[in-house]
Amino acid sequence: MTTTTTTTVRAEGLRVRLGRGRRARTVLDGVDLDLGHGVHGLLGPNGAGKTTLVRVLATLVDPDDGHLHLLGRRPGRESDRREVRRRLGYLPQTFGGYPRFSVREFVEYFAWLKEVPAARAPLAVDHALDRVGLADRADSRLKELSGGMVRRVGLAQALVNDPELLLLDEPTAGLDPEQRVDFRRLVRDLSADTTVVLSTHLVEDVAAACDEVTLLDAGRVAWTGTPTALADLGGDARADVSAVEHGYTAALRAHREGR
Ligand SMILES: Nc1ncnc2c1ncn2[C@@H]1O[C@H](COP(=O)(O)OP(=O)(O)OP(=O)(O)O)[C@@H](O)[C@H]1O
Repeated sequence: MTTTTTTTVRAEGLRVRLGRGRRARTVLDGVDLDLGHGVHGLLGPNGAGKTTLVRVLATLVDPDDGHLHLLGRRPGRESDRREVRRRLGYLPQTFGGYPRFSVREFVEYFAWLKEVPAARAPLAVDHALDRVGLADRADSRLKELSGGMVRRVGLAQALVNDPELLLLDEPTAGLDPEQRVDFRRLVRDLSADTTVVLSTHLVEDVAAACDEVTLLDAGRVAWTGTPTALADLGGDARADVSAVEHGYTAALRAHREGR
């Protein structure tokens, strides 16, 4: 049975340590989240913990401490985790190892992994390729595609099961400016009935595509609010790129001074 909740992601006190022995370090240090429909930007400097947090939400990293609910389920429980995986889509920062797959084969493979019923899979694959504008490249091999196209194939696999929770890790990296604009538009369209979590270090992504921002710094939530509120922190009421950039710097500084 599918549980309907307005909150798709609820996390309390998430703590993750990575590495072993003397190299072990706390990468997430008590993260709280409460995310519903819309596009949520995870913004932060290099090493802030964005990728690790997205991997926790994708059920690929188990938190060492804290509580996590995804889609009304607890992914720490094996039975819930399987259901959550069926209902989420994840675009990792990098993926490879499939150069000889055709675009269609790659997306079909993920449809199978996500247990899309076989009878529905061909249509689901066509629909996903259509959404990312790759219907006419379905038979191309991945190794024949440009970097931007490969990212769109990655998005197609993330969409093939019509996810209720869509996790995008640095999705605009490697895209040219026109593709970035198209990509953000697509993300906005998707967010009507999906919770999208978009990790990025580009404030332009946040200003253009996100309803809410969570700013991470050194494994902690430094600030949450709308892009406009972030721009306000920078002393400017417009949510344009430079205003959000100023707000970003101001929020990080305030967080670090308050620590
Ligand atoms: N397996 C690991 N063992 C030890 N430390 C790790 C491991 N994976 C990541 N880290 C460290 O955790 C911190 C957070 O990494 P993470 O990739 O989550 O950050 P990020 O915000 O996505 O960074 P970026 O913007 O550079 O991609 C970094 O300091 C990184 O070096």
